[in-house]
Amino acid sequence: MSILLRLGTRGSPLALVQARETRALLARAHGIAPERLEIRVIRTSGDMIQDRALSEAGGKGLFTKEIERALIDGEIDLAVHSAKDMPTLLPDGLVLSAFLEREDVRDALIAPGVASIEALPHGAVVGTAALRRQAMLKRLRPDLETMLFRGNVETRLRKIAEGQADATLLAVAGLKRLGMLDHASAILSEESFLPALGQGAICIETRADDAATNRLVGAIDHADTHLALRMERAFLAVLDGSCRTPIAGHARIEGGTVRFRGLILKPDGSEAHETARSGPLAEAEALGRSAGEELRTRGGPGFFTGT
Ligand SMILES: NCc1[nH]cc(CCC(=O)O)c1CC(=O)O
Repeated sequence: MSILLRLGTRGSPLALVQARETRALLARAHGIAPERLEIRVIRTSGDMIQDRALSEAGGKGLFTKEIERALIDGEIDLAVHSAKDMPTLLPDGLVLSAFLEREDVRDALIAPGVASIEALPHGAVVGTAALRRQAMLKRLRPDLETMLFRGNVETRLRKIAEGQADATLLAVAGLKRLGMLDHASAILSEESFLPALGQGAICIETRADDAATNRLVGAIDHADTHLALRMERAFLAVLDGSCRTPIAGHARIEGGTVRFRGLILKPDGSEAHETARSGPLAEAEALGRSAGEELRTRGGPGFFTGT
């Protein structure tokens, strides 16, 4: 049976689940055998860095660069990514052509027997690699210590089981997809712990001029998720000058209205600025940008230099 499309993905267990989900949706939408959709694993520089925070090693593009290279070179027809890991600027000629229906956007606390951030013992050590999580934890609990926690979801869960830290935070979406949500000791409300832009969403990247692939992929696009992600990415693009800035935000569609909250913080949680927007769907991207501009102004020049 001939291969119809080649799907590129990272090789982590979560990335593979996401690639298989994309393959299943495409096969069903077009009534084709899943074997005609080939999954190709591509190793990225992000997968090889274990000892430094990603923000220090070069930021988000680390998980996407090699996959985008394969897409540009025609070795694959589409790339499946976690939207959260996607830089706001894509290489020339590539587009995010579809977003799958979003999973839960919230973060989970993994701390055996502890049901909330408030209930963590004084001075507890929380392992995380995300600046946003570190800053939000410090904001809520300045007494907490944070330590760098790298590796995939399984690795981080193992580190907690071994007692390398008292707690960690992981996206509910990833835990659910891996069938590991039972490791969560609490699910943090969106109100108290605003998620990362793009969290819980899978996006599909293709070549802009590949009309055949774009038509096939268009069939599995989820309109509400797509619009919410366009808004979140417009917000992020305004603020993204430094990937050392903790940024959080979430857009949701309710009927004909889009509602957005966005937040920037200093890495130590000592300062935070939050804003909200709501309006008609047609204005989603413009509202996202205006929210970003407001926070950029309120943060002021010193905010984004890492001081
Ligand atoms: N940065 C790694 C990453 N990228 C996407 C997810 C989870 C799945 C998602 O948010 O869609 C994770 C792990 C985590 O933050 O728990």
